[in-house]
Amino acid sequence: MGQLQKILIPFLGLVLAFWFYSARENFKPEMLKGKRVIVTGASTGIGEQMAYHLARMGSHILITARTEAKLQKVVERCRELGAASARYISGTMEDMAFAEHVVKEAETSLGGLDMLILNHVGTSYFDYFNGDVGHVRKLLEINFLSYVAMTVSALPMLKESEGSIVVVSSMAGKVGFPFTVPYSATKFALDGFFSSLRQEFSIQSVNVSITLCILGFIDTENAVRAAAHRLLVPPAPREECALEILKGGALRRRELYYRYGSTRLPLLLRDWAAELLDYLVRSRYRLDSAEKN
Ligand SMILES: NC(=O)C1=CN([C@@H]2O[C@H](COP(=O)(O)OP(=O)(O)OC[C@H]3O[C@@H](n4cnc5c(N)ncnc54)[C@H](OP(=O)(O)O)[C@@H]3O)[C@@H](O)[C@H]2O)C=CC1
Ligand SMILES: CC(C)CCC[C@@H](C)[C@H]1CC[C@H]2[C@@H]3C(=O)C=C4C[C@@H](O)CC[C@]4(C)[C@H]3CC[C@]12C
Repeated sequence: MGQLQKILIPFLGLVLAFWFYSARENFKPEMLKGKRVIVTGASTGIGEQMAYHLARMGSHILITARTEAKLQKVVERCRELGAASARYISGTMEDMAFAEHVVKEAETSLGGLDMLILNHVGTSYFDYFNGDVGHVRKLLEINFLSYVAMTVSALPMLKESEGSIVVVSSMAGKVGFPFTVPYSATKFALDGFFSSLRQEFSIQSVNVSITLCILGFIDTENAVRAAAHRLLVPPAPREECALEILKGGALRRRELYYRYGSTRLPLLLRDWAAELLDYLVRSRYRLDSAEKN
């Protein structure tokens, strides 16, 4: 019996490991070659890096943000890097008609859409909640409602292509962090909307994947400027983050965690030891310097 167990248990382990890994498809850059992709908020930061990765993979890219001069430069670089095509539209996501217009542009200029990457965020502050209700409303429009509007307009094309929606969210959309009150509200809203919609797609056999991306602190210029001096957490590289988001979308994952150690692992505490997680989060903040401001 002892001998049998010595052989059987490792054997079962091997079978399970093989089954688990073989069931998970690996990412290949060819998966995104020739695909028609919209990336919002692509004039800087993670969105800009996603555009460059997509260009190297040979996708058709449509990018958007407000600042035309920056978008022009990103599009030029995408062409140099090998994009199948690259174009931009500038405008603000405060305006739902503009959000819908971007999707229409994909229809007229690309003839359809394979991936909608919702990544833009409006400017907020990294500080104690100041009670400005108007700001919360505006941020909800930019960070949440425009995502809904674009999804609704893009759905017919995405159903046709059996495509993907990639929603860039944050640890602040899963856990309460200090200094991100309005922002966090918009990111929690995304989880509610898109997780619920995913369930309906499953019931209705709509073959459009929804990937919710849960990111920790990333080294984009805006984030570092706003928050680095108040955090004891080092930011992760935006290039790698951008690639992981694209991999998650291409593989039609339900959620993506980047980086794993600072997102997935702390979240394991959330349901069982919420007070402990809250305490650990606060311990990663430089609260004295925050209070001096
Ligand atoms: N960096 C981080 O630490 C983290 C980031 N994330 C998420 O990653 C995503 C990207 O973040 P990051 O790269 O840091 O952001 P950036 O601040 O670098 O980029 C934001 C983008 O959104 C655009 N944008 C801002 N306001 C508007 C508007 N009103 N209408 C249309 N576009 C607008 C900006 O361009 P322009 O100003 O030209 O309009 C820019 O292209 C966001 O969803 C963010 O929540 C999540 C966790 C951590
Ligand atoms: C202690 C841990 C379990 C992990 C800590 C991770 C913390 C520090 C991470 C998780 C989510 C991050 C915020 C974010 O999502 C987006 C932005 C917008 C940007 O313009 C300004 C910075 C800001 C507020 C990030 C600040 C750092 C946060 C709170």
